Amino acid sequence: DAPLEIAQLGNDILRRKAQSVERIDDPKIQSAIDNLIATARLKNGVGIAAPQVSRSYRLFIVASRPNERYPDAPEMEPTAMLNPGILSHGEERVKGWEGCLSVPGFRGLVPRYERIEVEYWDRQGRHNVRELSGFIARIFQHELDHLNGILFIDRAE
Ligand SMILES: O=C(NO)N[C@@H](Cc1ccccc1)C(=O)O
Ligand SMILES: [Zn+2]
Repeated sequence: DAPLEIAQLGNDILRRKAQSVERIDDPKIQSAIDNLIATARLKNGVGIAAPQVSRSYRLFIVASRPNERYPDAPEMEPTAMLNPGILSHGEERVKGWEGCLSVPGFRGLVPRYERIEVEYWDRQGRHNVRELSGFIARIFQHELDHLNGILFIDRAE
C-alpha cells in the first residue's frame, strides 16, 4: 500500500480518456484501489483518481472528511467508484473552491451541479445508484473529469 507518485500538470496521462475496468476482481485493480486510498490519506485529499497515479482506468476514490482546506466537508468512508457515470442532474450549478493534487498552488472557483444521480460499481463488484449533493457531488464531478482528461482549471471562473 505504498503511496504512489502523483502525476503533475503537464503530464500527458492527465489529458487522456481512461479505460473502463473490465475485471473488478483483478488483483491489479484491487491493489490500485488500496494504493489510491493510502495516497489520498497521506496527501490529506478528499478524493483521487487513478490517472493521477498513472493508471489510466475509470476508477476513483471519494473520501470526504473535514480538513484544514475544507473544514465543513462531510465525513464518509473512503469509497472506490469504478466505471462511474452521472445518470441525471438538477439544473442548478453552484460555484465552489477546488484544488487538485495534480495542480499544486492553484485554487479556483468551479461551477458544479448541486445535485446529481450517479451510478458506479464498488470494489466488491456491486452496482450502486445514488443521489449525491453538495461537496460530495462536487468531489464526484471533479474526479469524473479526471477520467475524461479534464482538470478543474479548465472550468474555473
Ligand atoms: O486532486 C484531487 N482529486 O482529483 N484532490 C482534491 C479533490 C477535490 C475535489 C473537489 C473539491 C476540492 C478538492 C483534494 O484537494 O483533495
Ligand atoms: Zn484532481
